[in-house]
Amino acid sequence: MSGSIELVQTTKVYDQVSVVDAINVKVEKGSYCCLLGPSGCGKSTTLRMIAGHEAVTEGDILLNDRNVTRLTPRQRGTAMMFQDYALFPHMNCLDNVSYGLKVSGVSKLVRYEQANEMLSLVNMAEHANKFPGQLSGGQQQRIALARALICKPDVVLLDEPLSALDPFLRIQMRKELKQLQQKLGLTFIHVTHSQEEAFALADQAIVMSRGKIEQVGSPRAIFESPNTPFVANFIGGHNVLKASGSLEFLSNRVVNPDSDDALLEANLSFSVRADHITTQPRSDKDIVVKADVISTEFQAQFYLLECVLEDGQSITCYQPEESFDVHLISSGKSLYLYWPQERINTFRC
Ligand SMILES: Nc1ncnc2c1ncn2[C@@H]1O[C@H](COP(=O)(O)OP(=O)(O)OP(=O)(O)O)[C@@H](O)[C@H]1O
Repeated sequence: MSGSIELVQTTKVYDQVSVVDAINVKVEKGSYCCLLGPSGCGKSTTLRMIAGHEAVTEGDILLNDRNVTRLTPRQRGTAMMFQDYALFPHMNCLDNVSYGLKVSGVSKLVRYEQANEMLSLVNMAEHANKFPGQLSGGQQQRIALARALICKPDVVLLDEPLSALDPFLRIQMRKELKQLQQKLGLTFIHVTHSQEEAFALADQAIVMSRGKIEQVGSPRAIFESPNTPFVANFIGGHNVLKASGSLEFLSNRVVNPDSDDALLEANLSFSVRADHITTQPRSDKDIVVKADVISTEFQAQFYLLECVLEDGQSITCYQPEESFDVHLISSGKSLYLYWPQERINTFRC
């Protein structure tokens, strides 16, 4: 069975500091949720509180609307997969995977039968008798996952599960994680500091900073319209600019007539995606601003241009590879940058 998780004013205080500060969020059952944020923002502490490995200082944790805040990890219906996999080195794969059933008193025959099923599920059946030291990083991860799944959890909690793998394997394994989650229909909550990983996997991403939630939504919704300057900077691909100096002419402009809060106030920040800025106008209604090129970087399908406005604000944009002309665009040259007014994102918080 799959489970929903709800955090209600959930708080963790260490040494009088709230490292998780009264957060409220609901993760729907059967969804793939990624907890995303920079190092030290409180993601692992949040995950450990959901798992029951860390006591909650204040607030509650609900699993399928049942308050599990004071229950032990085994009473909750969650299973955790650790960053270093935490496999027992002296046990073979079959014993590692069946360990959770052994401590629950399940007979050897039954637990081996179920462990073999789990090993087949993660494509590791032929490695049942091997020890962790004889496995690759990706194989160890599959065993750790099988071990987490064997107790039929409602929610699977994964703490940086891909961080020990090389970049190629990381991409391979993240596909496998997603496929498995979809096949089993379980709720997965996955901690990562990688925006790329979260965006590739998540139905719902939760962006955290300094113990608080900055934004919750689908990766696409977050990328389309980041709520705060922090989110825009952290997810990348966005310019955070001020409607002052070189962009003073934008202040007090209504940037999106369909929205009430879309007046661009003087001196306040806004964001515009790097891929929405061009070096050629697409319409005579485009915003236009003069900039100096600081550097250009070839990134296969496009060039990344780093520029500076006359007032010193930095701005980046992508130039399609086929239209990049090194004689016109190189460091030290001046050019005009354009973007449609409706592409301006005003921050909600
Ligand atoms: N046992 C502890 N005692 C005191 N402070 C702690 C303890 N565990 C974590 N912290 C602090 O709580 C804050 C949040 O830590 P946490 O591990 O949740 O962050 P994180 O976002 O998962 O970071 P990372 O990506 O580096 O693992 C950090 O400032 C950390 O130093």
